[in-house]
Amino acid sequence: MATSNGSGVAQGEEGKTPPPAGSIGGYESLHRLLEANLSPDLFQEASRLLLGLNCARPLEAISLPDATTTLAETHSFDLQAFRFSADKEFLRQSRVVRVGLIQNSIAVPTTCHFADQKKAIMDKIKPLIDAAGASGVNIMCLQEAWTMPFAFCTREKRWCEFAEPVDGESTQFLQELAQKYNMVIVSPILERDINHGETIWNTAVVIGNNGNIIGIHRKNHIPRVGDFNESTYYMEGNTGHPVFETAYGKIGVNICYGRHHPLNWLAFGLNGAEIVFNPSATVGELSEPMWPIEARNAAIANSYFVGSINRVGTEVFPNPFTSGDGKPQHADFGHFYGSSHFSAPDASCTPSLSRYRDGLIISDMDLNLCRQIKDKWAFRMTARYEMYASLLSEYLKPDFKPQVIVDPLINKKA
Ligand SMILES: NC(=O)NCCC(=O)O
Repeated sequence: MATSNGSGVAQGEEGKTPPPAGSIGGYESLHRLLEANLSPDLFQEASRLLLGLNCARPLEAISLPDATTTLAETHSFDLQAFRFSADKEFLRQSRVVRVGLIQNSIAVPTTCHFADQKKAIMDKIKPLIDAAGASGVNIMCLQEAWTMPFAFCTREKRWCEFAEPVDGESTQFLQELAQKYNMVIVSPILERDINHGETIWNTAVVIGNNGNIIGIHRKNHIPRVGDFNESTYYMEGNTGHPVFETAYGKIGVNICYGRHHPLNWLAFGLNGAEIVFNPSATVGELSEPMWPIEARNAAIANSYFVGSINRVGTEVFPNPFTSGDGKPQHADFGHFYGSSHFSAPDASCTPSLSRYRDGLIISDMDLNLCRQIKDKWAFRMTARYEMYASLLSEYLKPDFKPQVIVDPLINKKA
């Protein structure tokens, strides 16, 4: 990997320093654990099975400018970069875009003044955005509710103070950077909708490469699982499944828990998305086995690229809370396991960023791959949407009866 500053070497072996919290026995990620412990041949085979092949080859790592690698070293964030290729076409030029995902922990304790918390996060991610800018990233996405700790576990309403209007402080901060780097930036925030009674939403603001606000998308599916008490704060979104046609491609944003809903992914695909971002905040115990599967499956099923982002670290809150599961009260959400990565329509995917450090993952992707895969697998043509449309419209009726055919001999003894 040409651009990784993670050594891949386990720390804390032989009773020395303990491994970093959130690491896998000292390793940044499963990929790096395998790389360090398998022979090169076996590692290649394991990678082929885990990451797939792109145009019949292992995914290529790419190198980034010195300005970017220096920022990663100075600010100690994980940095990885890859290239998804597509076949050459006779009648269309390649459509290569460079896309970046940023994952980060909060910057100061949750007991600090709210203004200081927000400012510290902005200061912390600025070098990561600068690193993306220095690498010529065209489209960049941040993590869910990036301006704040993920305080929705607490059910305390005071965290609503972090909500901002769409054109608020964080958007203005990013508009400048979008313009400076000629970059589209997707900014998932807690939104305060001033024109509608100051209601709160979980919203992604899409900022164009000229620094303009192209539009917003509000999270469609609100979790009711574990400590994810988000329904205490905001309602299901009312913006549908917009696809934003940007200077670099058509993008959609499926915010966090929406990734468990295949129809949510489908809807962005039906509206023509070529890249769908999944900015998230999720913890190991709850969802880690699902994480590498759901986004990758969505990329395959919908013939588009997916960029998955998850925050990192353990956020401890001032007052303990309970989860309604009989377990003792606690003051943290658990470990947000990072592991941001890209998935491609041809079933290939990148390795993941660190499980515990801030990080920037960059990938070049030839968007021609989306149509090439549609032509190859014909999922759109074979989808039988009319069959499902009719089932769904029946299902929504109060007198719906599931189509179950009962074995008339079900109770007959053998
Ligand atoms: N932020 C959020 O929706 N998290 C829910 C948990 C999950 O989907 O893994």
